[in-house]
Amino acid sequence: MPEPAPPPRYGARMTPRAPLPPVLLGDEPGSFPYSVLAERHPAIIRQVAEDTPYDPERRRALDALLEECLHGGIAPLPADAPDHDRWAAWGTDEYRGRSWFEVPWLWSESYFYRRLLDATGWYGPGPWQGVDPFRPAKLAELHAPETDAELAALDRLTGLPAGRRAAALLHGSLWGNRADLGFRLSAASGAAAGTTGAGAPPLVADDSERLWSLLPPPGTGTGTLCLVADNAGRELVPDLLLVDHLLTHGHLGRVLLHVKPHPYYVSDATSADVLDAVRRLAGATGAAAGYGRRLGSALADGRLTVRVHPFSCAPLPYADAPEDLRAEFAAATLTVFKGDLNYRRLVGDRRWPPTTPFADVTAYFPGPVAALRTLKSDVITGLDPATEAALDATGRQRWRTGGTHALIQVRA
Ligand SMILES: O=P(O)(O)OC[C@@]1(O)O[C@H](CO)[C@@H](O)[C@@H]1O
Repeated sequence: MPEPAPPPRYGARMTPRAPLPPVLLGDEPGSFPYSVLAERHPAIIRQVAEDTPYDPERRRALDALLEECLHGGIAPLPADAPDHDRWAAWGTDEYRGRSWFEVPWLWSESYFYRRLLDATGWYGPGPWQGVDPFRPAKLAELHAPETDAELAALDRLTGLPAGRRAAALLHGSLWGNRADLGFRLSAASGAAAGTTGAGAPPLVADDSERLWSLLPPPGTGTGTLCLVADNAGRELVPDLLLVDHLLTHGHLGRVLLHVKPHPYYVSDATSADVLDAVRRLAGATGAAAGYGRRLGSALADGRLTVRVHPFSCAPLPYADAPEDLRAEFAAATLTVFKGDLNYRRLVGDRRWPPTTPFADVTAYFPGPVAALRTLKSDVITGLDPATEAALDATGRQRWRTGGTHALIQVRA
C-alpha cells in the first residue's frame, strides 16, 4: 500500500477558537498522563513478558524498551520497518532523542504500543511475526464467566419491544467501554478506583435522542454507519450486538467497522478479535447464538465490513485524518467513535475547558458524528455548567479518569 501523504500536525483543521488550549504532555509528576508513562507502560511490559514465553532476545528487547521509556531518549523505528516513513512523518523525525515525558502524551502513548510490537517481534521476520502480545489477555476476558453472564442476559431482552431493546443495547455498548485491559491494570493498582459521587449523574451528557433521530427509521435499510471501534472482548461483543440490531431492524443497510490494523493499547480490537467475538457469540447458547449467526452472515455478504486504516493507530487527532478517511466519514449517515482514546483523538488531546461545546470541537468533522465513551482520561468537552459543578463538588477530579462516568455526545 502506498504511504499516505503526511497529515498536517495536531489539529490544523481545528479552528473552534484561537488560541487552542495546550496539548496534554506527560511531564507533570502526579498527573494522569505522567502515571500512564511512568507506571502503566512498565506494568504492560511486565504483563506481556509474563503472558508469553518469549525467547531471550525478545526479553532483552522488552527490557531495553522499558529503560528507554523511563530514562532514555525516543529512538526512531528500524530503517527497514514497513511503516518507518509514515512514523517519520508522524513525528519520530521531530521527537527523536527527546524524553518520552516531554512530547505530546497522545504521541508518546501511541508510539509506545508501536515500539512494543517491535520488541515482541510482531513485524518479523522470525517466529514471533504476527503473534499478538495481548492475545492471552484478550482471550481470557472473552472466555471469562462474566462474559457468559452477559451473553445469558440477552435472553431477557428478547421479549422487549424493539425500541427498548435498542436503548438497552446502546447502553451495553457504551458501558462496555469500561472493558479496557490497559485501564484495568491501573485500576488494579488503585489509580482508577472510585464511585460516582453523590449528586453527579453517571451519564454526564446524554444526546441519545439525537443519536436515534439521525438513524433512518426501522425498515428503510438505507443508512451507512461507520463504527470506529475500541476494545475487543467485552466491549466489542456489545458493539456487535448493537450493530446486529440496527441491521436486522433495517435502520441501516451497511456498517463499516473500523478496527486497528495491529495490536494496540492492549485490548484494542483487530480483525482477528472481530472473528473471535463473532465465533464466541455463535458458539453460545440462547439468543446470543442468533446474534452470532446473523453477524457471520452480515460479514459474509458485506453488510458488515471490517476496515483497518493505518490512521486508526496514528498518534494524531482525527482533525488530521487523511482525505480517503475523511471521504468515508463524509459519506456515512453517522460515524460513532467508541471509547476514551478515540474521544481524545476526536476532540483533540487538549486542556479544554469542560463547557467547550462538543459541536465546536468537532466542527471540522466531515459528517454527523457521535461519541460513546466512559471517562478514563482528563479530556472532556460539552458539559453544561451545572453538571461540571456537580462533578467538581464530589471533591476529587477522579470523575475524569475513574471510568465511573460516561457520555453520549452527538453533533449532527
Ligand atoms: O480508549 P479506551 O480503551 O476507552 O481507554 C484507553 C485508556 O485506558 O488508555 C488511555 C490512557 O492510557 C486513556 O485514553 C484511557 O484511560
